[in-house]
Amino acid sequence: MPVDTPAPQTLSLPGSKSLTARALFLAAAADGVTTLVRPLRSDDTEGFAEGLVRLGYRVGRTPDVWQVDGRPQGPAVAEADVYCRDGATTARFLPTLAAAGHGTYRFDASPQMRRRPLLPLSRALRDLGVDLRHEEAEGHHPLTVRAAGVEGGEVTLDAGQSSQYLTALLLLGPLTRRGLRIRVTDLVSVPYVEITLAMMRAFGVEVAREGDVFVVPPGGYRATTYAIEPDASTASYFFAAAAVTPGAEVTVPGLGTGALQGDLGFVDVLRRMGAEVSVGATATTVRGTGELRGLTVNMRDISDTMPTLAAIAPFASAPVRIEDVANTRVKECDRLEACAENLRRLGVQVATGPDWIEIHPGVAPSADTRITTYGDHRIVMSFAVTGLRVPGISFDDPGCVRKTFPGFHEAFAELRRTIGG
Ligand SMILES: O=C(O)C1=C[C@@H](OP(=O)(O)O)[C@@H](O)[C@H](O)C1
Ligand SMILES: C=C(OP(=O)(O)O)C(=O)O
Repeated sequence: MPVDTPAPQTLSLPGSKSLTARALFLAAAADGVTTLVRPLRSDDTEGFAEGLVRLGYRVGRTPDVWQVDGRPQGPAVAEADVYCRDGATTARFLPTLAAAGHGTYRFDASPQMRRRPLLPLSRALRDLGVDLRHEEAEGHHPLTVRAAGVEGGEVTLDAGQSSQYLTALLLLGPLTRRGLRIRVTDLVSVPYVEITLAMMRAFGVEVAREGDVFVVPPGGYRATTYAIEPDASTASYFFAAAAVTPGAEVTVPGLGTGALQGDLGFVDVLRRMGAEVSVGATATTVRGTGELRGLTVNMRDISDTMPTLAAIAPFASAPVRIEDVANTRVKECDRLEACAENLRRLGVQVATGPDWIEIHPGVAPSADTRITTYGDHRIVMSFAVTGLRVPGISFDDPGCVRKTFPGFHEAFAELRRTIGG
């Protein structure tokens, strides 16, 4: 424990990317005007909103409140060219929304997003009668949807690579004429599907479960006013910062026991490692105790926080093994290899397998270490936490945090000033 215990910090963090993307889809599809309170303003969500505008939706944006005029009949234009930037939610949800309308809609994305897959979703949409064509590589952007509405019925989906395929189909269900029965053969990131179901409920739609089948009724969505929670994946960097700093205490209001986001479960990992954690009704607090134990943890449900854990793992007293995270290889970059490569640069002993990473205690950094980010916001934000304990860390592309948190570096520097490091 340092002589001067740092003052407890209460942080106001930006809104959830996942909730903002879903809220924009639901608002666009609903009957009436929806008001979103405290949406995330970042490259992903601005890109989603711009995409809606290209499809002819009216989206009014002030800093804290966005309003969307819903169009249950689909896009207001017969043709559109939409650029989805780096956002997988944008690139997978918007073509699905467009499929329910009438017109010809082309979707492209950044080189990073072009590399990421969506074939299982494309196949499911085609099975439902949607004319969807990939222009270059099968299962990748760019793609064109020639939309003529969706009749609905039963479809089978493998969501073992990304739950976003299932979320897209669930969101589409109420816009089809007969509703959807989605039979799911495999599924990762289950808590994101729970977010989808809870938010559909807030917009007036109840999805039923019959074993592996999700039953989505037709009938459309009802507009509402929806407040977006702070982003729990973003919070993981600040909680991890507290966990690696003896005596530091970080509280994030707006993320409590009723939070929708599974990534808040990252604090349970920190608790198992030795941090003091309290999840209250309306806020979560993590306090660094000076103890950080190693562990083996399955992160299939919360894989966006895998890099956060990997980046603090060398400070644990025993190895940290993270399992069941194969799909982190098809995110903004191959996150298992990016984490391993950057940890090795810091002198850490690391091994990886198809779906796991094992990190040994101890760092042996040279004077300065430049982290290779691969344009991945989470690599930057995670290794910024490592930087609390290892001097001289810099990034080849620090600005890529704009994807989910443009103000990250300022917010993290402020925390660093107050907790030390
Ligand atoms: O639905 C969502 O909002 C998300 C689902 C997760 O993706 P996968 O289902 O591909 O793991 C997560 O990694 C991503 O950041 C956001
Ligand atoms: C994987 C991520 O984003 P997405 O899949 O929404 O692009 C992420 O934010 O870590």
